[in-house]
Amino acid sequence: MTSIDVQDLTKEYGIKRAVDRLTFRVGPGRVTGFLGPNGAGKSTTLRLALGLDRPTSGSALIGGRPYATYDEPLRQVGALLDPQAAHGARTARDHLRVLATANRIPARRVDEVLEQAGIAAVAGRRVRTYSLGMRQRLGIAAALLGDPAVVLLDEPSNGLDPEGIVWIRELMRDLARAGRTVLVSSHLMNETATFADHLVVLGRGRLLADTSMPDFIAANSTRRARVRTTEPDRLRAALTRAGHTVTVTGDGRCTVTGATAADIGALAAADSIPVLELTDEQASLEQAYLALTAAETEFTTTPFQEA
Ligand SMILES: Nc1ncnc2c1ncn2[C@@H]1O[C@H](COP(=O)(O)OP(=O)(O)OP(=O)(O)O)[C@@H](O)[C@H]1O
Repeated sequence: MTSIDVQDLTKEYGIKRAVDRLTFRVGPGRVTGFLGPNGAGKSTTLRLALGLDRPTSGSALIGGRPYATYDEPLRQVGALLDPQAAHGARTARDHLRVLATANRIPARRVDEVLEQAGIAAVAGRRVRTYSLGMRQRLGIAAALLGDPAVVLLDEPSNGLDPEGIVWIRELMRDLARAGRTVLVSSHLMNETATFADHLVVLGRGRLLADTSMPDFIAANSTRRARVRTTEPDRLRAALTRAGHTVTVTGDGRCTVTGATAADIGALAAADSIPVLELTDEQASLEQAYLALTAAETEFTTTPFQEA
């Protein structure tokens, strides 16, 4: 079992501190989503972990060692950082063969990963003729080539078609189920919610959260529930007395902020108010993420105003 250990990691580019005393551990057996606004430091952290850049201070170790100290790194760590990395004049099969030879990976793995990534039929074509999605699939095939214990993927669904998005989601879940360590950066919160078990969230180079998905959503959203009753006025009075905020939306339906369905059920029962429907509203990952990162976003848009 292999983990990624980031310890007090700092990276400065001139006066810009891209990563600021970051400490977290990515464990095996689950998919960890790596989130944060543009410029938060995700790619820099991944580059430091892969030895593509040197930290100003601190460390990022994979399996307890710097990536650069592995003789055949693809057998330990598979990474997708830049889908343009493959040489355009080579065919996809040749690109993978070169990587396999350099890492003493059996040649049969080349055909296996081409098949797995869905590009076996175009493996003889030069990479420069590939679409963004095909390059992305080739990058993922390269990451899987050495059957590594640790997989780092930067925006893996970028450019993929809907079938590809389902494929990459299932692939990440399968890798985690098989006990591998999987770290995936993404800007797509609805996507991330479908595959991540755990989240590491950055803002301006610092760690904002390192927690399970359900705990992250619970910690960064307001409790809310919906209820329908035959006596909305009485229920509203009871809930308001208990300190909850109630919005009556008509037809006996109310939205209650600050209360769970269990709280509302107990209050309604105590006052003998009939309840026809009662349910907790689940906040989405996107809502929780936006609430947490609102103050941490370096680049924001202003609403479009018509003249
Ligand atoms: N080579 C570099 N030279 C100077 N500044 C850099 C360099 N690489 C990154 N930065 C700066 O470091 C900060 C973090 O960038 P990074 O690319 O790691 O963020 P990110 O979280 O991956 O962003 P995005 O979501 O937009 O990919 C940014 O302000 C960026 O401009």
